[in-house]
Amino acid sequence: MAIEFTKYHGLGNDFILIDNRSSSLPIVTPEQAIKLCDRHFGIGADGVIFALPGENGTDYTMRIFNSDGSEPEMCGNGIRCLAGFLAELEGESRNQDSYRIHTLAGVITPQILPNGQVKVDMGLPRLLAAEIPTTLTPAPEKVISQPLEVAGQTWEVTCVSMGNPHCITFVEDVAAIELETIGPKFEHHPVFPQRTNTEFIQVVRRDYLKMRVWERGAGITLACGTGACASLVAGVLTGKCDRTATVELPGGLLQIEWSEIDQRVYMTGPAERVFTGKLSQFSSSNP
Ligand SMILES: N[C@@H](CCC[C@H](N)C(=O)O)C(=O)O
Repeated sequence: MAIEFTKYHGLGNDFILIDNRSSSLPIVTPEQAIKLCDRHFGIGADGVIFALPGENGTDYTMRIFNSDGSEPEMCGNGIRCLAGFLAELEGESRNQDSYRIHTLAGVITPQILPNGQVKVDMGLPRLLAAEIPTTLTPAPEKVISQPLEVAGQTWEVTCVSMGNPHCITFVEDVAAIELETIGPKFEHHPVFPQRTNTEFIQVVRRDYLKMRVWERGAGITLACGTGACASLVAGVLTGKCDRTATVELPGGLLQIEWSEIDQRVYMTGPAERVFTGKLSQFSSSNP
């Protein structure tokens, strides 16, 4: 059986998108996803995203496998790409510019703007230790500016869940961080029972942050949407930034707002289609 795919990226955070609307189970296994994401022996991507039928009254369901085959609850750049992919799949019959998407992090709503950018209602940030989850602070406390020993150094970290876990550290200079060495040590630190995404943030101005990220299950990526949202929330909680800011990532810029009105986080950024292809002689997990 041949499986068609479309490659998209959001600021260089790249994904293989698969039309999975005729089945409620992903047609690719986590093991197959690892192979497809391989940049030398596969297509190359940070993850594989499936467009599945909606659940609980939503328009569609998104599931995603990281490049290591693990399944995260949410992906910010990925859901913008999914919105572009769904618009493409619906073609002439498309009668809406926003979609209610069921994810493991709840219902998330991306909206395609007239300029082609996608604005996403990312929902409410979760701040309690048990919601991250982390054992760093006893539940039900929030984890704000807490010391954490990693690689023989004490880091001051703030933890935020956007459905998936994020551990944020504010630093003087993001370029000086040895991400490849320190990233995995944060990801696998015993205080994070479900591992963690790790963001290093340099506050350039109260409305402009520079970010580098080590993603759980994917390593260094050029951008992380949930990470940018979590970092802005961490910046507000620690008094370092405004509720609306531009986040500069190696792959480009995201606009993030933590609304004072509804307390939800909004993310705006691009979703770019790269190419389509066909996986021939591919044995589907769910024929
Ligand atoms: N790149 C994503 C996040 C993808 C999931 C992450 N690796 C995890 O395991 O939580 C984004 O843009 O949010």
